[in-house]
Amino acid sequence: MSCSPVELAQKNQVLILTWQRYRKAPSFENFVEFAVSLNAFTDYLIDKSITGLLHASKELEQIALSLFGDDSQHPVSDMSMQDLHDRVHTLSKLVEGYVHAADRLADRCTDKGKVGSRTTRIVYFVGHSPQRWQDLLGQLSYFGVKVIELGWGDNLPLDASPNPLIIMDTDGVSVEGWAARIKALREYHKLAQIIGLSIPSDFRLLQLALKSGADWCFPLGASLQGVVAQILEMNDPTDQEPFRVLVVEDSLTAARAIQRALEEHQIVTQSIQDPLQVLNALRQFLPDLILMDMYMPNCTGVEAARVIRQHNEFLSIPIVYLSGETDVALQVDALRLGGDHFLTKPFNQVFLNAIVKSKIERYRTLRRSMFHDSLTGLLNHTSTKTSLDAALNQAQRENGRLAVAMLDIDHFKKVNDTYGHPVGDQIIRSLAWLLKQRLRKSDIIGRYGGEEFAIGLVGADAEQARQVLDRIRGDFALIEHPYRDARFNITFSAGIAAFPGGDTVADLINAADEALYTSKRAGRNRITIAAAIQGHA
Ligand SMILES: Nc1nc2c(ncn2[C@@H]2O[C@H](COP(=O)(O)OP(=O)(O)OP(=O)(O)O)[C@@H](O)[C@H]2O)c(=O)[nH]1
Repeated sequence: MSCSPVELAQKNQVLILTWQRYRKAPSFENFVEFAVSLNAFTDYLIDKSITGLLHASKELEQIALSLFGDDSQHPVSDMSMQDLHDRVHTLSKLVEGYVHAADRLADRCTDKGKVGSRTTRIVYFVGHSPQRWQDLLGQLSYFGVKVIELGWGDNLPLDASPNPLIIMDTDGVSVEGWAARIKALREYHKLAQIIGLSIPSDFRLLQLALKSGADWCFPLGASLQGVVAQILEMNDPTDQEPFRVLVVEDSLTAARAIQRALEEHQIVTQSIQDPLQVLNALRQFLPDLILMDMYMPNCTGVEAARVIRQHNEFLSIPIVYLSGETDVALQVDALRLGGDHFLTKPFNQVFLNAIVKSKIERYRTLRRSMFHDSLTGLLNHTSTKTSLDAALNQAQRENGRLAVAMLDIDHFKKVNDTYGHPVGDQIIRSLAWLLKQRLRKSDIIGRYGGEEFAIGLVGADAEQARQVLDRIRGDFALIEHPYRDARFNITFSAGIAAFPGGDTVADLINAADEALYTSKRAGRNRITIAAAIQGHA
């Protein structure tokens, strides 16, 4: 999460201003402006995973959208006006609370910038029997999460973070009891993230838990690792690159209006008037989606879409047509010929944004699955190599440094043979989490093969990399992996090579691999710097 309280406050200010404008002059146009800024604000909270604020913002958004209507429905009734006003006020108070926590949040963020730095997050556990969850609490501690146990009715300490993560075990409590407790926690800690444990897997009860204010629920008997994964994910939402949209539209005025609408939602745009330029623009701008006018002088939108789909690299990029056309048969035809959606002009800005974002999210998920490993979410073999190539090129251009490490879990065959493949998979995931938690965002972490990982530490020399990885090695060896009633420990070995020293990624990987095998031969659970690199240094 890139924490920017200043940015959050600015966005909230825009929302308040558009609301005040509507209150002064309650026209339909001013309501559209307010709804658009509210929608942009909600999207921002989703992007940054600011769950607590999101509840209030989404609720307000739902009410505003239900009052959208048209010219004839504005101004809204006095009662709706007052309700909206109160909600905008409540939301801005919550944002203030969040912004006041700026220092603590900023500390968390800057920490990530240091080589091998770690973050610590406090989690509150509310429940009758924390001893039942000792494995969960123990596992979390290995990943930089400190757990504070509270009794069922206890309040959070006064110095608790304004956006605490609360895990609540509902086992042994009546439905009314846990629903009321979730409600009370949500009421007092509007910015909290709340996870409910032992919630029966029943539609009505899940609905009740979510409605009462839980963000996530796990049923009785949920796998420990699933819960750990969810908590770690809520702790570290990944930063997203801004969405990019190419607008193909012959009318400059129409293109500008679309670009303005999208840019309000932090979407980066570029427009071209001539569809014959579309292939060049796709290669240079690398958009996530194309908004295509249906009727242009030299070529129709459908013809342009067909040309685009002739190219393998653009086969899956979403294309959304924009047109005044209301002929359903023609729209169906256009979609069949390579489009993903059809928006008719004049379009509702909130709807345009929602369509564009949902299409891009699906497209990005698809691309992520092409470049990432499904077990760990880390880069896969091919994209690890591509990323290392790019990092090495940059280090060579800028006289920088790059350390490459190969890691391999020790005696992994024995783990599989003794505890079974699923437990083996879980060990691979644990190491992936630990690496993600300890290394910087700019570092490259890939699953190179079965139980082998390749890492690129950008800006680090071999010795710095050794120190960082040695701390991770020591901590990984301490993790107690639960198996039935017992626990066991696992280690890994690593080898490191660095630039300057090796001049191609293949050289660096080979040298790091040789050093890894030196570690293995020397008894495992250790890290070796490649001899050639030592010589070079
Ligand atoms: N559970 C699980 N096992 C895997 C996966 N990929 C590879 N393996 C197993 O990892 C084991 C690797 O074993 P080896 O290469 O012989 O080495 P090792 O037992 O780790 O011993 P050393 O590396 O010498 O310490 C094999 O049994 C593979 O089947 C995976 O995705 N999940």
